Amino acid sequence: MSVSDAGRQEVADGLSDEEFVDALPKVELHVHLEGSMRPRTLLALARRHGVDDLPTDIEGLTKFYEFRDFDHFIEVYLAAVRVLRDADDFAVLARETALGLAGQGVRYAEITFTPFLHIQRGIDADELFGGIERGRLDAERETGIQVRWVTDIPGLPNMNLRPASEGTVEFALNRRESVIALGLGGPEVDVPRPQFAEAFTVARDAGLHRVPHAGETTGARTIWDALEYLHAERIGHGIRALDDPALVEHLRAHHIPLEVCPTSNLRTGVVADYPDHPLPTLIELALPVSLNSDDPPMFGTTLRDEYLHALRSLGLRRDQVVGLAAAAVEHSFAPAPLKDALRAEIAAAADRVQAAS
Ligand SMILES: O=c1[nH]cnc2c1ncn2[C@@H]1O[C@H](CO)[C@@H](O)[C@H]1O
Repeated sequence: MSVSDAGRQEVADGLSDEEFVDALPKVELHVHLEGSMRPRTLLALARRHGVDDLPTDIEGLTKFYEFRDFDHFIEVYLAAVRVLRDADDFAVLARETALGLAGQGVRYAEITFTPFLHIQRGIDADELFGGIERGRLDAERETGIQVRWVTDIPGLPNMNLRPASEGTVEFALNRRESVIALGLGGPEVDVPRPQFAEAFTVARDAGLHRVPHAGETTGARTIWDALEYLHAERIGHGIRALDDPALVEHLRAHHIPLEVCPTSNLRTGVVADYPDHPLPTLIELALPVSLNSDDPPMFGTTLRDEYLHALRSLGLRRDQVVGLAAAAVEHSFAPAPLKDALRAEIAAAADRVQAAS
């Protein structure tokens, strides 16, 4: 369907796209905690902690978040996380992130954070985790949103990756009360995946889920590696799967979901524009996909905006968008009773939306 068809559908339904999206209960599976920092919070923390090499107003920050390419994005990301110093900072970050999601109708979120980046800067692991747990539980009390954590290994080419891997796994294994999965982030170029095999095998054997990034900036080979060496159960991004029909078939047959983040791909320059984004093709090929926001304030987006873009910029039909919301529930690692409740809630919302047409 073209964008103008989507516009006509809006009139026929009697529900605007915004009303439709807002009525949909949502699950977020691919969002970074540090990359969710509100611009105002970043500015305040930079001031409080005397980090004086970052922009000092919203306008400057907006410019700072214009990325030349993926590597530039990572550079900016690493500069921004330095404003996080103590337990209170992490508590504020976690609470604001979860409340922001809850305000968009998100009931359950698996949020990724990168403990090793902070531990390496001298922040105590318990202080960091105590902070984000406080934020998580405050947000849950205030809104009912359920959050679980994914800890990702920062796969940076200039980092000693053995301590980064071991430190991340150890952090996760000691905090199973709310950490449910191991991830792997950062650049794919020049960071071969097999070197992380041991960390992911330890995670698997201990019962942690595995959700590495792969196929965001490099091709199908990296996704195959994530499956073969990292025991991936879901793939972060994975949009380059389309390079290889055998991989498409494998992902479909083994039901390996992709966590797709369209605006992120545009803003890091791995996809040129919305009409070039592969999400509609992935859906047509019946691959399991969900819709996610990645680093929303850095990319000038929100999960709500991603759902609106799915309709307006990617030309998906409303039933397909309901399908994306339902898929995120299925692909999540939420406990079975919560999954059942979310399935029922999405089905009821889909009925209401239909009744309004
Ligand atoms: O879209 C993304 N792809 C890869 N890594 C990302 C993305 N967004 C945030 N990070 C973060 O970049 C850091 C450096 O390795 C990691 O902390 C990772 O979580």
